Amino acid sequence: MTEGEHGDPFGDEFADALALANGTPPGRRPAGSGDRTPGGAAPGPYPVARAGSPRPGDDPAAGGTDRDRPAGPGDARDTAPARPGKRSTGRSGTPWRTARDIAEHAVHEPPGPGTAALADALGRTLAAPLTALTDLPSFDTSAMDGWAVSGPGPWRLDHAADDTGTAPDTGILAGHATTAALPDGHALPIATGARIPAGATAVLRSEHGEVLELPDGRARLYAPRPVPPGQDIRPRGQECRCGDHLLPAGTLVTPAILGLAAAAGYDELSVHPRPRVEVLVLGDELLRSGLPEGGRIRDALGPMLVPWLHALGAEAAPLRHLGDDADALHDALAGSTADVVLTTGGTASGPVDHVHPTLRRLGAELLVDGVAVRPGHPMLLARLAPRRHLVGLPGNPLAAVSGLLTLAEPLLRTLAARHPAAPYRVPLAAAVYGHPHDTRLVPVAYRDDDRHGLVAAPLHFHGPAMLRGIAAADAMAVVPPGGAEPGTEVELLELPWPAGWSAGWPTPDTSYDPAAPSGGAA
Ligand SMILES: Nc1nc2c(c(=O)[nH]1)N[C@H]1C(S)=C(S)[C@@H](COP(=O)(O)OP(=O)(O)OC[C@H]3O[C@@H](n4cnc5c(N)ncnc54)[C@H](O)[C@@H]3O)O[C@H]1N2
Ligand code: MOO
Repeated sequence: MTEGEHGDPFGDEFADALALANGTPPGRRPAGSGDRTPGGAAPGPYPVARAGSPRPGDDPAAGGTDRDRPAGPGDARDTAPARPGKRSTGRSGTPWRTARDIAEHAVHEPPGPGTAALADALGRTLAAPLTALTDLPSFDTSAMDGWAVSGPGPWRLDHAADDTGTAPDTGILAGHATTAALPDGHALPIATGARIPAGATAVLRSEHGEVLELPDGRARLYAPRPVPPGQDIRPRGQECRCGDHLLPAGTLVTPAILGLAAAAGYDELSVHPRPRVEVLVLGDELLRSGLPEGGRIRDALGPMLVPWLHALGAEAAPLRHLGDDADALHDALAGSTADVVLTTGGTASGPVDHVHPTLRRLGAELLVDGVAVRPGHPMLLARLAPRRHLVGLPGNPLAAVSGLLTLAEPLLRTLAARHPAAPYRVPLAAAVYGHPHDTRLVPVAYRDDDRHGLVAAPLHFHGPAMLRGIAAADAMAVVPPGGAEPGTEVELLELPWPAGWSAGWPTPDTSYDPAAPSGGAA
């Protein structure tokens, strides 16, 4: 990929638009902001804090105001543990990695395992090793359509006398079995998957043999080349023997594993239960359908969170919209039996931000109260009761995604007994500016680059209130304090859908041409 294909994902047009939105004349960016293009990451401290001009792609709430200025000397932001009871002000917070660690270890072990029918085991974790209940294949099997032959050719061609007597002319079919042994010098038609008769030494493929009718009415089968013994026979137990260890406990059940388990004789599996999650969407301003109007906006989190939770292996109760009603929130939390309650919004200190007061009212234990991550720093994790937790996601939609990945994912992973994804790092296709102290999570799309191979292209529209970037993303890049230059390998947080989701799509910042016949760039 060339630089020109994507341009600067944090390009000046965004700076201009957002500078205007923030009341700053466009084009008057602070010193150092001009070298954000590939080859020159913005050096030094967080430019917004320096000059009051937000970075393009963010909105002004992204951290450009006084509340987000870097803390002064002596601030314990990077080392301070969670301080239960202390409200997040935007100036401190549990370090991002520590917060993930706390969430991962908030419960010591997953709930006890149970059994689930195969269809219900998908996405759950094996609680016991998968051990073959049969040999695979369970009998010597023909790998091809053709003839079962005994000894060297030519062969006298027989009709099959199968155990059902239903298909003598078609030979031995899959699912049938022969009763008679095949004598030396004889052959029988056989289908792929059929059981090899006793006495057969090989299978001759249909396209490799020639049948000649003899004057006496009998038929002979000829092969142009000798047929080695065992050819095109899958021997019993080739894949596994009964009792063989196929997969360890702790394996995530995928569609392929359901197939293997069925082949190996399972009707049900020993798996860990899915964590049960309840999602409470807070905010009087939220509409559940139609267009935004009268200062009210659509709920973007409800439709997103439930399927996302499913992808994380959780079971979600029907979504509840509670408005900004403190008593309704209290009653919902007091009455919930879910392993995890996710709230959206209400985590900050506005007049109707009821999450903290309600947690105090319930006597909940705050394990994480604010995280040093952008966006999403007001996120929180609380223990409502032993083994029942609440993750408070900030209301801004990308901040909520950040909270989901930072706190909910590790907690649900432990509850579901899933293993963490293998950490992987990919070079950045372009510079990403950094916060001076906090980690940033930035949506990226995978691209193929001539020099680096797979690269992560940072996406526009990564402001805390925006979902356009994450909707086009393959992953979230973990950008360390201070930012990262092009080519820097950054850790990526996987999204729970296939990597390469966007592969082959037009580059997200490719301009959309509504006049094109397809309705846009193909
Ligand atoms: N004085 C301070 N104010 C704020 C701070 C702060 O540190 N001090 N932090 C800011 C940050 S950062 C964020 S993020 C938000 C978090 O606010 P809340 O969690 O209390 O969320 P709300 O105020 O309810 O909503 C924020 C924003 O998001 C919109 N929203 C809420 N829910 C949804 C939804 N389901 N779908 C779409 N949009 C939603 C809501 O309308 C607001 O615009 O606080 C800052 N303030
Ligand atoms: O602005 Mo907040 O950072 O969206 O979490």
